[in-house]
Amino acid sequence: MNSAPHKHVEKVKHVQKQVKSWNEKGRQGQMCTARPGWMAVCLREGKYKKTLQNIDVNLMDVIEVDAEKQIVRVEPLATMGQVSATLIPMGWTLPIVPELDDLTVGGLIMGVGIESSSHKHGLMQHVCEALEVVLADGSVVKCNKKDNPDLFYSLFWSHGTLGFLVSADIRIVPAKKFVKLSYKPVHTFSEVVTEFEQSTLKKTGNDFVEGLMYSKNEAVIMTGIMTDEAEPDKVNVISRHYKPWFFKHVETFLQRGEDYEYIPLRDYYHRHTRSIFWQLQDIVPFGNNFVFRVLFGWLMPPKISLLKLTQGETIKRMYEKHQIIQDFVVPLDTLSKSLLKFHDELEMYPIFLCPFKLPKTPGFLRCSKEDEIFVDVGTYGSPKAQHYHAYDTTRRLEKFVLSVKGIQMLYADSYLTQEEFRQMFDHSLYDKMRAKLNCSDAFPEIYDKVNRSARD
Ligand SMILES: NC(=O)C1=CN([C@@H]2O[C@H](COP(=O)(O)OP(=O)(O)OC[C@H]3O[C@@H](n4cnc5c(N)ncnc54)[C@H](OP(=O)(O)O)[C@@H]3O)[C@@H](O)[C@H]2O)C=CC1
Ligand SMILES: CC(C)=CCC[C@@H](C)[C@H]1CC[C@@]2(C)C3=C(CC[C@]12C)[C@@]1(C)CC[C@H](O)C(C)(C)[C@@H]1CC3
Repeated sequence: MNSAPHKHVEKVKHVQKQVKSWNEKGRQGQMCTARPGWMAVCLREGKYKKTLQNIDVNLMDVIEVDAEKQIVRVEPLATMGQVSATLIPMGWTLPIVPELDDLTVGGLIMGVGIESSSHKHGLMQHVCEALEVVLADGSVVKCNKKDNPDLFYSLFWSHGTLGFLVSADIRIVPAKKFVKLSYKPVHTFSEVVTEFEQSTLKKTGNDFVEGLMYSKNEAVIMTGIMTDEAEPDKVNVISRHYKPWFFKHVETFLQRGEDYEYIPLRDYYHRHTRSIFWQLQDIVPFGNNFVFRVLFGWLMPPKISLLKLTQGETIKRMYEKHQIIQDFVVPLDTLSKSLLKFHDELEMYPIFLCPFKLPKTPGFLRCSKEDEIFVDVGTYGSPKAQHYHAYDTTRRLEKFVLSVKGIQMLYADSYLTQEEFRQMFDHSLYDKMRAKLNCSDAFPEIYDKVNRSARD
Protein backbone atom coordinates (compact mmCIF):
# COMPACT_ATOMS: atom_id res chain seq x y z
CA MET A 1 0.00 0.00 0.00
CA ASN A 2 3.00 2.29 0.49
CA SER A 3 4.22 1.75 -3.05
CA ALA A 4 5.02 5.03 -4.83
CA PRO A 5 7.71 4.56 -7.43
CA HIS A 6 7.39 8.12 -8.73
CA LYS A 7 7.88 9.69 -5.34
CA HIS A 8 11.42 8.50 -4.75
CA VAL A 9 12.81 12.02 -4.30
CA GLU A 10 10.17 12.92 -1.72
CA LYS A 11 10.71 9.69 0.15
CA VAL A 12 14.46 10.37 0.30
CA LYS A 13 13.70 13.87 1.63
CA HIS A 14 11.63 12.29 4.37
CA VAL A 15 14.66 10.21 5.46
CA GLN A 16 16.89 13.29 5.30
CA LYS A 17 14.40 15.29 7.35
CA GLN A 18 14.51 12.74 10.16
CA VAL A 19 18.33 12.61 10.18
CA LYS A 20 18.58 16.41 10.08
CA SER A 21 16.17 16.74 12.96
CA TRP A 22 18.30 14.23 14.93
CA ASN A 23 21.30 16.50 14.23
CA GLU A 24 19.39 19.60 15.30
CA LYS A 25 18.35 17.95 18.56
CA GLY A 26 22.03 17.54 19.44
CA ARG A 27 22.78 14.07 18.00
CA GLN A 28 21.27 12.27 20.98
CA GLY A 29 21.60 8.46 20.83
CA GLN A 30 22.56 6.49 17.74
CA MET A 31 20.32 5.60 14.77
CA CYS A 32 19.15 2.45 12.97
CA THR A 33 16.37 1.74 10.48
CA ALA A 34 12.83 1.54 11.85
CA ARG A 35 12.14 -1.81 10.20
CA PRO A 36 11.05 -4.04 13.09
CA GLY A 37 13.36 -6.95 13.92
CA TRP A 38 10.64 -9.56 13.34
CA MET A 39 10.41 -8.54 9.68
CA ALA A 40 14.06 -9.27 8.94
CA VAL A 41 15.12 -12.60 7.45
CA CYS A 42 17.33 -13.76 10.28
CA LEU A 43 16.72 -15.80 13.37
CA ARG A 44 16.99 -12.99 15.88
CA GLU A 45 15.87 -9.46 16.44
CA GLY A 46 18.39 -6.71 17.20
CA LYS A 47 18.01 -5.48 20.79
CA TYR A 48 19.22 -2.11 19.53
CA LYS A 49 15.95 -1.54 17.66
CA LYS A 50 14.33 -0.77 21.03
CA THR A 51 17.01 1.59 22.28
CA LEU A 52 18.28 3.47 19.22
CA GLN A 53 16.56 6.24 17.32
CA ASN A 54 14.46 4.50 14.63
CA ILE A 55 14.64 6.15 11.21
CA ASP A 56 11.80 5.38 8.86
CA VAL A 57 13.33 4.24 5.53
CA ASN A 58 10.09 3.19 3.91
CA LEU A 59 11.19 2.83 0.29
CA MET A 60 10.01 -0.34 -1.39
CA ASP A 61 9.79 0.14 -5.13
CA VAL A 62 11.51 -0.87 -8.31
CA ILE A 63 12.08 2.66 -9.63
CA GLU A 64 13.16 2.07 -13.20
CA VAL A 65 14.58 -0.49 -15.57
CA ASP A 66 17.10 0.96 -17.99
CA ALA A 67 17.46 -1.62 -20.76
CA GLU A 68 20.06 0.41 -22.58
CA LYS A 69 22.48 0.72 -19.67
CA GLN A 70 21.35 -2.68 -18.37
CA ILE A 71 20.64 -1.34 -14.92
CA VAL A 72 17.69 -1.57 -12.57
CA ARG A 73 17.22 1.14 -9.97
CA VAL A 74 15.64 -0.22 -6.81
CA GLU A 75 14.75 0.97 -3.36
CA PRO A 76 16.04 -0.91 -0.30
CA LEU A 77 12.81 -2.56 0.82
CA ALA A 78 12.04 -4.10 -2.57
CA THR A 79 12.13 -7.86 -2.05
CA MET A 80 13.71 -10.53 -4.23
CA GLY A 81 10.26 -11.97 -4.99
CA GLN A 82 9.09 -8.56 -6.15
CA VAL A 83 12.24 -7.80 -8.17
CA SER A 84 12.22 -11.15 -9.99
CA ALA A 85 8.46 -10.84 -10.69
CA THR A 86 9.05 -7.38 -12.19
CA LEU A 87 12.17 -8.09 -14.22
CA ILE A 88 11.62 -11.57 -15.66
CA PRO A 89 8.46 -10.71 -17.66
CA MET A 90 10.44 -7.79 -19.15
CA GLY A 91 13.14 -10.21 -20.28
CA TRP A 92 15.70 -9.22 -17.63
CA THR A 93 17.00 -10.59 -14.36
CA LEU A 94 19.51 -9.74 -11.66
CA PRO A 95 22.71 -11.74 -12.08
CA ILE A 96 22.15 -12.93 -8.49
CA VAL A 97 18.70 -13.58 -7.04
CA PRO A 98 19.04 -14.91 -3.46
CA GLU A 99 16.47 -17.64 -3.01
CA LEU A 100 14.02 -16.53 -0.32
CA ASP A 101 11.22 -14.29 -1.63
CA ASP A 102 11.33 -11.96 1.38
CA LEU A 103 14.99 -10.98 1.25
CA THR A 104 15.33 -7.26 0.63
CA VAL A 105 17.72 -5.34 -1.58
CA GLY A 106 18.85 -3.21 1.40
CA GLY A 107 19.51 -6.22 3.62
CA LEU A 108 21.40 -8.04 0.89
CA ILE A 109 23.60 -5.04 0.09
CA MET A 110 24.25 -3.76 3.61
CA GLY A 111 24.52 -7.40 4.77
CA VAL A 112 25.39 -10.04 2.19
CA GLY A 113 23.65 -11.78 -0.69
CA ILE A 114 24.76 -14.99 -2.34
CA GLU A 115 23.22 -17.37 -4.87
CA SER A 116 24.11 -20.35 -7.02
CA SER A 117 25.21 -17.94 -9.78
CA SER A 118 27.78 -16.33 -7.46
CA HIS A 119 30.66 -18.47 -8.77
CA LYS A 120 30.23 -16.44 -11.94
CA HIS A 121 29.10 -13.01 -10.74
CA GLY A 122 30.33 -12.74 -7.12
CA LEU A 123 28.15 -11.57 -4.25
CA MET A 124 25.27 -9.08 -4.39
CA GLN A 125 27.82 -6.32 -3.74
CA HIS A 126 29.70 -7.21 -6.91
CA VAL A 127 26.70 -6.61 -9.16
CA CYS A 128 25.92 -3.17 -7.72
CA GLU A 129 26.88 -0.29 -9.97
CA ALA A 130 25.95 2.66 -7.75
CA LEU A 131 24.46 3.38 -4.34
CA GLU A 132 22.53 6.35 -2.99
CA VAL A 133 22.82 6.95 0.75
CA VAL A 134 21.72 9.42 3.38
CA LEU A 135 24.71 10.13 5.63
CA ALA A 136 24.86 11.01 9.32
CA ASP A 137 24.75 14.76 8.57
CA GLY A 138 21.52 14.37 6.61
CA SER A 139 23.09 14.87 3.18
CA VAL A 140 22.29 12.52 0.33
CA VAL A 141 25.21 11.16 -1.72
CA LYS A 142 25.54 8.94 -4.74
CA CYS A 143 28.64 6.84 -5.08
CA ASN A 144 30.07 4.27 -7.45
CA LYS A 145 33.40 2.68 -8.34
CA LYS A 146 34.70 5.99 -9.75
CA ASP A 147 32.89 8.72 -7.78
CA ASN A 148 33.57 8.42 -4.09
CA PRO A 149 34.87 4.83 -4.32
CA ASP A 150 35.88 4.70 -0.64
CA LEU A 151 32.30 5.24 0.41
CA PHE A 152 31.00 2.85 -2.24
CA TYR A 153 33.24 -0.06 -1.21
CA SER A 154 32.85 0.50 2.51
CA LEU A 155 29.04 0.36 2.43
CA PHE A 156 28.83 -3.36 1.65
CA TRP A 157 28.57 -5.43 4.85
CA SER A 158 28.27 -2.21 6.87
CA HIS A 159 24.82 -3.17 8.23
CA GLY A 160 23.55 0.41 8.22
CA THR A 161 26.48 1.77 10.27
CA LEU A 162 27.71 4.33 7.73
CA GLY A 163 24.41 5.69 6.48
CA PHE A 164 20.97 4.77 5.19
CA LEU A 165 20.71 3.22 1.77
CA VAL A 166 17.90 4.82 -0.25
CA SER A 167 18.47 3.30 -3.67
CA ALA A 168 20.82 1.01 -5.57
CA ASP A 169 21.62 0.66 -9.25
CA ILE A 170 22.08 -3.03 -9.91
CA ARG A 171 23.29 -4.66 -13.10
CA ILE A 172 20.76 -6.74 -15.02
CA VAL A 173 21.34 -9.50 -17.53
CA PRO A 174 18.99 -10.98 -20.15
CA ALA A 175 16.67 -13.59 -18.68
CA LYS A 176 15.86 -16.81 -20.45
CA LYS A 177 12.78 -18.92 -19.92
CA PHE A 178 14.29 -22.00 -18.28
CA VAL A 179 17.20 -23.31 -16.33
CA LYS A 180 18.41 -26.63 -17.66
CA LEU A 181 19.38 -28.20 -14.37
CA SER A 182 21.58 -31.29 -14.32
CA TYR A 183 21.58 -33.43 -11.21
CA LYS A 184 24.73 -35.40 -10.58
CA PRO A 185 24.49 -37.79 -7.63
CA VAL A 186 27.74 -38.82 -5.96
CA HIS A 187 28.27 -41.57 -3.41
CA THR A 188 31.71 -41.12 -1.87
CA PHE A 189 33.18 -38.26 0.13
CA SER A 190 36.05 -37.64 -2.27
CA GLU A 191 33.63 -37.52 -5.20
CA VAL A 192 31.49 -34.96 -3.37
CA VAL A 193 34.49 -32.64 -3.15
CA THR A 194 35.96 -33.27 -6.59
CA GLU A 195 32.66 -33.10 -8.46
CA PHE A 196 31.76 -29.86 -6.70
CA GLU A 197 35.19 -28.37 -7.39
CA GLN A 198 35.09 -29.34 -11.04
CA SER A 199 31.61 -27.95 -11.60
CA THR A 200 32.79 -24.67 -10.11
CA LEU A 201 36.24 -24.37 -11.62
CA LYS A 202 36.06 -26.05 -14.97
CA LYS A 203 35.29 -23.73 -17.82
CA THR A 204 31.96 -25.43 -18.15
CA GLY A 205 29.94 -22.33 -18.83
CA ASN A 206 27.62 -23.25 -15.96
CA ASP A 207 25.36 -20.38 -14.95
CA PHE A 208 24.43 -22.03 -11.65
CA VAL A 209 26.24 -24.42 -9.29
CA GLU A 210 24.85 -25.77 -6.04
CA GLY A 211 25.45 -28.89 -3.96
CA LEU A 212 23.15 -30.54 -1.44
CA MET A 213 24.84 -33.09 0.81
CA TYR A 214 22.52 -35.72 2.26
CA SER A 215 25.17 -37.54 4.30
CA LYS A 216 28.95 -37.46 4.60
CA ASN A 217 29.31 -39.56 1.45
CA GLU A 218 26.22 -38.68 -0.54
CA ALA A 219 25.38 -35.52 -2.37
CA VAL A 220 23.69 -34.22 -5.47
CA ILE A 221 25.69 -31.59 -7.32
CA MET A 222 23.48 -29.41 -9.49
CA THR A 223 24.70 -27.38 -12.42
CA GLY A 224 22.44 -25.21 -14.52
CA ILE A 225 22.43 -23.15 -17.64
CA MET A 226 19.83 -20.62 -18.70
CA THR A 227 18.08 -21.49 -21.92
CA ASP A 228 15.04 -20.54 -23.98
CA GLU A 229 14.52 -24.00 -25.46
CA ALA A 230 13.19 -26.96 -23.50
CA GLU A 231 12.14 -30.51 -24.23
CA PRO A 232 8.45 -30.37 -23.23
CA ASP A 233 8.45 -33.72 -21.42
CA LYS A 234 11.42 -32.63 -19.31
CA VAL A 235 9.88 -29.41 -17.98
CA ASN A 236 9.25 -29.37 -14.22
CA VAL A 237 7.31 -26.45 -12.74
CA ILE A 238 8.62 -27.00 -9.22
CA SER A 239 6.74 -24.11 -7.60
CA ARG A 240 3.28 -25.70 -8.05
CA HIS A 241 1.82 -26.23 -4.60
CA TYR A 242 1.40 -29.98 -4.98
CA LYS A 243 4.98 -30.57 -6.09
CA PRO A 244 7.42 -32.12 -3.61
CA TRP A 245 9.72 -29.84 -1.65
CA PHE A 246 12.79 -29.06 -3.71
CA PHE A 247 15.40 -30.63 -1.42
CA LYS A 248 13.30 -33.84 -1.25
CA HIS A 249 12.97 -33.87 -5.01
CA VAL A 250 16.73 -33.47 -5.42
CA GLU A 251 17.33 -36.32 -2.97
CA THR A 252 15.47 -38.75 -5.26
CA PHE A 253 18.32 -38.43 -7.79
CA LEU A 254 20.56 -40.36 -5.39
CA GLN A 255 18.50 -43.41 -6.41
CA ARG A 256 17.39 -42.36 -9.88
CA GLY A 257 20.90 -41.55 -11.05
CA GLU A 258 22.15 -38.70 -13.16
CA ASP A 259 19.48 -36.74 -15.03
CA TYR A 260 18.41 -33.25 -16.03
CA GLU A 261 15.25 -31.20 -16.33
CA TYR A 262 14.08 -27.77 -17.35
CA ILE A 263 12.83 -25.53 -14.57
CA PRO A 264 11.16 -22.18 -15.33
CA LEU A 265 13.62 -19.43 -14.36
CA ARG A 266 11.62 -17.83 -11.55
CA ASP A 267 10.75 -21.24 -10.09
CA TYR A 268 14.44 -22.04 -10.06
CA TYR A 269 15.43 -18.80 -8.32
CA HIS A 270 12.93 -19.31 -5.50
CA ARG A 271 13.37 -23.10 -5.28
CA HIS A 272 14.13 -23.07 -1.55
CA THR A 273 11.35 -20.64 -0.62
CA ARG A 274 8.51 -23.17 -0.39
CA SER A 275 10.22 -25.37 2.20
CA ILE A 276 12.36 -22.55 3.74
CA PHE A 277 15.37 -24.65 2.71
CA TRP A 278 14.58 -27.70 4.93
CA GLN A 279 13.37 -25.82 7.98
CA LEU A 280 9.70 -26.39 7.22
CA GLN A 281 10.04 -30.11 7.96
CA ASP A 282 10.62 -29.19 11.62
CA ILE A 283 7.66 -26.80 11.68
CA VAL A 284 5.15 -28.82 9.59
CA PRO A 285 6.56 -32.39 9.63
CA PHE A 286 3.80 -33.75 7.37
CA GLY A 287 4.11 -30.80 4.96
CA ASN A 288 5.67 -32.88 2.20
CA ASN A 289 2.99 -35.58 2.36
CA PHE A 290 1.26 -35.82 -1.02
CA VAL A 291 -2.31 -35.47 0.35
CA PHE A 292 -1.32 -32.50 2.46
CA ARG A 293 0.40 -30.86 -0.49
CA VAL A 294 -2.61 -31.31 -2.76
CA LEU A 295 -5.11 -30.01 -0.21
CA PHE A 296 -3.12 -27.40 1.71
CA GLY A 297 0.17 -26.95 -0.15
CA TRP A 298 -1.03 -23.58 -1.45
CA LEU A 299 -1.03 -22.30 2.15
CA MET A 300 2.70 -22.94 2.47
CA PRO A 301 5.15 -21.64 3.38
CA PRO A 302 4.13 -19.65 6.43
CA LYS A 303 5.53 -16.15 6.19
CA ILE A 304 8.90 -16.06 7.99
CA SER A 305 8.06 -12.70 9.55
CA LEU A 306 4.75 -14.08 10.86
CA LEU A 307 6.57 -17.04 12.43
CA LYS A 308 9.06 -14.69 14.03
CA LEU A 309 6.37 -12.34 15.27
CA THR A 310 4.26 -15.08 16.86
CA GLN A 311 6.90 -17.37 18.33
CA GLY A 312 7.29 -17.29 22.10
CA GLU A 313 10.37 -17.32 24.32
CA THR A 314 10.26 -21.13 24.70
CA ILE A 315 10.47 -21.78 20.96
CA LYS A 316 13.26 -19.22 20.68
CA ARG A 317 15.25 -20.95 23.42
CA MET A 318 14.57 -24.35 21.87
CA TYR A 319 15.98 -23.17 18.54
CA GLU A 320 19.02 -21.76 20.27
CA LYS A 321 19.70 -25.02 22.12
CA HIS A 322 18.81 -27.67 19.56
CA GLN A 323 19.32 -26.11 16.16
CA ILE A 324 22.31 -24.69 14.41
CA ILE A 325 21.64 -22.12 11.71
CA GLN A 326 24.94 -20.97 10.26
CA ASP A 327 26.59 -20.21 6.96
CA PHE A 328 30.34 -20.50 7.10
CA VAL A 329 32.35 -19.48 4.08
CA VAL A 330 35.64 -21.31 3.43
CA PRO A 331 38.20 -21.13 0.60
CA LEU A 332 37.50 -23.82 -1.99
CA ASP A 333 40.87 -25.50 -1.44
CA THR A 334 39.93 -26.15 2.21
CA LEU A 335 36.51 -27.60 1.39
CA SER A 336 37.40 -31.21 2.08
CA LYS A 337 38.99 -30.43 5.45
CA SER A 338 36.08 -28.14 6.34
CA LEU A 339 33.36 -30.68 5.50
CA LEU A 340 35.12 -33.27 7.69
CA LYS A 341 35.26 -30.78 10.54
CA PHE A 342 31.55 -29.94 10.12
CA HIS A 343 30.74 -33.64 10.07
CA ASP A 344 32.69 -34.29 13.29
CA GLU A 345 31.13 -31.37 15.08
CA LEU A 346 27.56 -31.60 13.82
CA GLU A 347 26.71 -34.77 11.86
CA MET A 348 23.86 -32.88 10.33
CA TYR A 349 22.38 -33.05 6.85
CA PRO A 350 21.31 -31.73 4.38
CA ILE A 351 24.17 -29.30 3.97
CA PHE A 352 23.94 -26.48 1.43
CA LEU A 353 27.03 -25.83 -0.71
CA CYS A 354 27.24 -22.71 -2.80
CA PRO A 355 30.45 -21.45 -4.44
CA PHE A 356 31.24 -17.81 -5.02
CA LYS A 357 33.95 -15.78 -6.67
CA LEU A 358 35.55 -12.96 -4.72
CA PRO A 359 36.96 -10.26 -6.99
CA LYS A 360 39.84 -8.34 -5.43
CA THR A 361 38.14 -5.09 -4.50
CA PRO A 362 38.67 -2.85 -1.47
CA GLY A 363 36.39 -3.39 1.49
CA PHE A 364 35.38 -5.67 4.32
CA LEU A 365 36.38 -9.02 2.84
CA ARG A 366 39.98 -10.14 2.82
CA CYS A 367 41.14 -11.98 -0.26
CA SER A 368 44.60 -13.10 -1.14
CA LYS A 369 44.29 -13.41 -4.89
CA GLU A 370 42.14 -12.14 -7.77
CA ASP A 371 38.83 -13.98 -8.15
CA GLU A 372 39.51 -16.41 -5.31
CA ILE A 373 36.77 -19.04 -5.05
CA PHE A 374 35.06 -19.57 -1.71
CA VAL A 375 32.28 -21.96 -0.72
CA ASP A 376 29.35 -21.11 1.48
CA VAL A 377 28.60 -24.14 3.67
CA GLY A 378 25.07 -23.77 5.05
CA THR A 379 24.07 -25.88 8.06
CA TYR A 380 20.44 -25.49 9.06
CA GLY A 381 18.83 -27.98 11.45
CA SER A 382 19.31 -30.21 14.49
CA PRO A 383 22.80 -31.69 14.83
CA LYS A 384 22.91 -35.42 15.57
CA ALA A 385 26.42 -35.35 17.08
CA GLN A 386 26.24 -36.45 20.73
CA HIS A 387 28.68 -33.81 21.90
CA TYR A 388 26.83 -30.93 20.20
CA HIS A 389 26.51 -27.90 22.42
CA ALA A 390 25.18 -24.70 20.85
CA TYR A 391 27.78 -22.31 22.25
CA ASP A 392 30.84 -24.58 22.51
CA THR A 393 30.40 -26.17 19.08
CA THR A 394 29.74 -22.85 17.35
CA ARG A 395 32.84 -21.40 19.03
CA ARG A 396 34.96 -24.30 17.82
CA LEU A 397 33.59 -23.89 14.29
CA GLU A 398 34.18 -20.15 14.35
CA LYS A 399 37.80 -20.70 15.38
CA PHE A 400 38.24 -23.34 12.70
CA VAL A 401 36.82 -21.03 10.02
CA LEU A 402 39.09 -18.24 11.18
CA SER A 403 42.08 -20.59 10.93
CA VAL A 404 41.33 -21.42 7.27
CA LYS A 405 40.81 -17.71 6.48
CA GLY A 406 37.11 -18.13 6.02
CA ILE A 407 34.22 -15.97 7.20
CA GLN A 408 30.92 -16.24 9.02
CA MET A 409 27.70 -14.87 7.53
CA LEU A 410 26.53 -12.20 9.88
CA TYR A 411 22.79 -12.93 9.85
CA ALA A 412 23.63 -15.99 11.96
CA ASP A 413 24.43 -16.25 15.68
CA SER A 414 27.99 -15.02 16.03
CA TYR A 415 29.94 -15.52 19.24
CA LEU A 416 33.18 -14.08 17.84
CA THR A 417 35.04 -11.74 20.16
CA GLN A 418 35.70 -8.24 18.90
CA GLU A 419 39.37 -9.14 18.23
CA GLU A 420 38.41 -12.26 16.24
CA PHE A 421 35.83 -10.24 14.34
CA ARG A 422 38.47 -7.72 13.33
CA GLN A 423 40.78 -10.55 12.35
CA MET A 424 38.08 -12.13 10.17
CA PHE A 425 37.01 -8.90 8.48
CA ASP A 426 39.21 -6.08 7.20
CA HIS A 427 38.18 -2.94 9.04
CA SER A 428 40.78 -0.54 7.58
CA LEU A 429 38.54 1.17 5.00
CA TYR A 430 35.53 0.93 7.30
CA ASP A 431 37.32 2.67 10.21
CA LYS A 432 38.59 5.39 7.89
CA MET A 433 35.08 6.09 6.59
CA ARG A 434 33.53 6.00 10.07
CA ALA A 435 35.95 8.71 11.15
CA LYS A 436 35.55 10.75 7.97
CA LEU A 437 31.74 10.68 8.09
CA ASN A 438 31.47 11.31 11.84
CA CYS A 439 29.71 8.06 12.46
CA SER A 440 30.79 7.26 16.01
CA ASP A 441 27.90 9.06 17.69
CA ALA A 442 25.50 8.41 14.79
CA PHE A 443 25.62 4.61 14.33
CA PRO A 444 26.89 1.65 16.34
CA GLU A 445 29.81 -0.40 14.98
CA ILE A 446 28.95 -3.46 12.89
CA TYR A 447 30.14 -5.76 15.69
CA ASP A 448 27.73 -4.13 18.13
CA LYS A 449 24.82 -4.89 15.81
CA VAL A 450 25.62 -8.46 14.80
CA ASN A 451 27.23 -10.23 17.75
CA ARG A 452 25.03 -12.68 19.64
CA SER A 453 24.61 -10.53 22.74
CA ALA A 454 23.29 -7.63 20.64
CA ARG A 455 20.40 -9.81 19.50
CA ASP A 456 17.34 -11.30 21.17
N1 LIG B 1 21.02 -16.33 -0.06
C1 LIG B 1 21.34 -15.34 0.77
O1 LIG B 1 22.19 -14.57 0.44
C2 LIG B 1 20.67 -15.20 2.06
C3 LIG B 1 21.03 -14.15 2.90
N2 LIG B 1 20.44 -14.00 4.13
C4 LIG B 1 20.80 -12.92 5.07
O2 LIG B 1 19.64 -12.12 5.25
C5 LIG B 1 19.99 -10.75 5.38
C6 LIG B 1 18.98 -9.94 4.58
O3 LIG B 1 17.76 -10.03 5.21
P1 LIG B 1 16.75 -8.82 5.16
O4 LIG B 1 15.58 -9.18 5.98
O5 LIG B 1 16.57 -8.44 3.75
O6 LIG B 1 17.59 -7.60 5.82
P2 LIG B 1 17.74 -7.14 7.33
O7 LIG B 1 16.57 -6.32 7.72
O8 LIG B 1 18.13 -8.29 8.17
O9 LIG B 1 18.99 -6.15 7.20
C7 LIG B 1 20.34 -6.56 7.29
C8 LIG B 1 21.20 -5.38 7.73
O10 LIG B 1 21.20 -4.38 6.72
C9 LIG B 1 20.83 -3.14 7.28
N3 LIG B 1 19.98 -2.39 6.35
C10 LIG B 1 18.90 -2.86 5.69
N4 LIG B 1 18.36 -1.88 4.92
C11 LIG B 1 19.12 -0.78 5.12
C12 LIG B 1 19.07 0.55 4.62
N5 LIG B 1 18.15 0.93 3.73
N6 LIG B 1 19.99 1.42 5.05
C13 LIG B 1 20.91 1.05 5.93
N7 LIG B 1 21.02 -0.18 6.44
C14 LIG B 1 20.14 -1.10 6.04
C15 LIG B 1 20.08 -3.46 8.54
O11 LIG B 1 20.23 -2.40 9.47
P3 LIG B 1 19.19 -2.15 10.69
O12 LIG B 1 19.52 -3.18 11.69
O13 LIG B 1 19.48 -0.76 11.10
O14 LIG B 1 17.80 -2.34 10.13
C16 LIG B 1 20.72 -4.74 9.01
O15 LIG B 1 21.82 -4.50 9.84
C17 LIG B 1 21.37 -10.57 4.81
O16 LIG B 1 22.18 -9.92 5.74
C18 LIG B 1 21.87 -11.99 4.56
O17 LIG B 1 23.03 -12.26 5.29
C19 LIG B 1 19.46 -14.88 4.54
C20 LIG B 1 19.06 -15.90 3.74
C21 LIG B 1 19.64 -16.15 2.45
C1 LIG C 1 23.30 -17.54 2.79
C2 LIG C 1 22.11 -18.41 2.87
C3 LIG C 1 21.81 -19.28 1.72
C4 LIG C 1 21.37 -18.36 3.95
C5 LIG C 1 20.16 -19.13 4.19
C6 LIG C 1 19.70 -18.87 5.58
C7 LIG C 1 18.33 -19.45 5.88
C8 LIG C 1 18.37 -20.94 5.85
C9 LIG C 1 17.93 -18.90 7.26
C10 LIG C 1 17.76 -17.36 7.20
C11 LIG C 1 16.58 -16.99 8.13
C12 LIG C 1 16.34 -18.23 8.93
C13 LIG C 1 17.37 -18.23 10.02
C14 LIG C 1 15.03 -18.41 9.63
C15 LIG C 1 14.55 -19.69 9.94
C16 LIG C 1 15.20 -20.88 9.34
C17 LIG C 1 16.55 -20.66 8.65
C18 LIG C 1 16.59 -19.36 7.88
C19 LIG C 1 15.51 -19.39 6.81
C20 LIG C 1 13.26 -19.90 10.75
C21 LIG C 1 12.15 -20.03 9.73
C22 LIG C 1 13.31 -21.21 11.56
C23 LIG C 1 12.12 -21.32 12.51
C24 LIG C 1 12.09 -20.17 13.50
O1 LIG C 1 11.05 -20.31 14.45
C25 LIG C 1 12.01 -18.83 12.79
C26 LIG C 1 10.62 -18.61 12.25
C27 LIG C 1 12.23 -17.73 13.82
C28 LIG C 1 13.13 -18.73 11.72
C29 LIG C 1 13.08 -17.45 10.89
C30 LIG C 1 14.36 -17.20 10.16
